[in-house]
Amino acid sequence: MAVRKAEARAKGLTRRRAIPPEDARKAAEAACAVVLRDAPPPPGAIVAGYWPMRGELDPGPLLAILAERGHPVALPVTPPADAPPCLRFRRWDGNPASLAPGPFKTRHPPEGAPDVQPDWMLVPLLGFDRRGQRLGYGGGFYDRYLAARGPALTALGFAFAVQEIPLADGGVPCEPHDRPLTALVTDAGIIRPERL
Ligand SMILES: Nc1nc2c(c(=O)[nH]1)N(C=O)[C@@H](CNc1ccc(C(=O)N[C@@H](CCC(=O)O)C(=O)O)cc1)CN2
Ligand SMILES: Nc1ncnc2c1ncn2[C@@H]1O[C@H](COP(=O)(O)OP(=O)(O)OP(=O)(O)O)[C@@H](O)[C@H]1O
Repeated sequence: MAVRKAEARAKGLTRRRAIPPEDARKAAEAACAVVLRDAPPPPGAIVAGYWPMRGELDPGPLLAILAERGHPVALPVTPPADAPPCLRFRRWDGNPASLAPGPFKTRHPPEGAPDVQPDWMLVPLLGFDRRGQRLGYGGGFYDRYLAARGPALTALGFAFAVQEIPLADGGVPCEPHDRPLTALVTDAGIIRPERL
């Protein structure tokens, strides 16, 4: 299983890195439009995104629009290696310059920004399938967070369409702790999981 996951991660990363910057920018705009049309957060919901790294689909344009609509916006705070592996979320003012460096080259809102519990979030990933399963970098941070919050949290995978792992190829290699996402949004549209 560890080998299958590592192979699928490497493939996801390679595919993502092959996307030219201009195409990546267009994909982010397309995915943003899909969310606003097909799966916008309910009015007033606290929304969370992520600060993109390693070629991830950029949720920035979407977060800016949601902030304009009055949604409080949050970003994840990755725990240091010597702390429990629990992801937390802090309110973000939308200013990239306000972010502080975190573990694994992440960036997060600074200490002192309020801790919030998002109702709705965009989840980064390396690979996904039509069952709503996702593959992350292997920290298990989102798995734990989604398990702790249960179905009250709307968790939308946010990724390039080329990151899909077809079910015909076996889909995402998954284990009992992997939690399916509510839905997946890509530059090609929304995918509502088929529960197989
Ligand atoms: N943009 C973004 N923010 C995020 C996540 C994410 O996937 N994307 N996370 C999602 O959980 C959390 C951070 N978790 C991460 C875990 C590992 C690596 C990473 O780059 N790992 C390297 C190994 C680094 C090492 O061992 O020193 C790797 O995969 O090669 C990055 C983020 C919270 N913030
Ligand atoms: N709910 C959970 N409770 C305890 N441990 C968990 C839970 N979910 C995942 N883990 C542990 O986290 C580790 C990484 O899991 P996995 O390979 O599925 O990560 P991932 O989904 O790729 O990463 P991430 O969620 O950070 O993006 C595994 O060792 C797994 O046992």
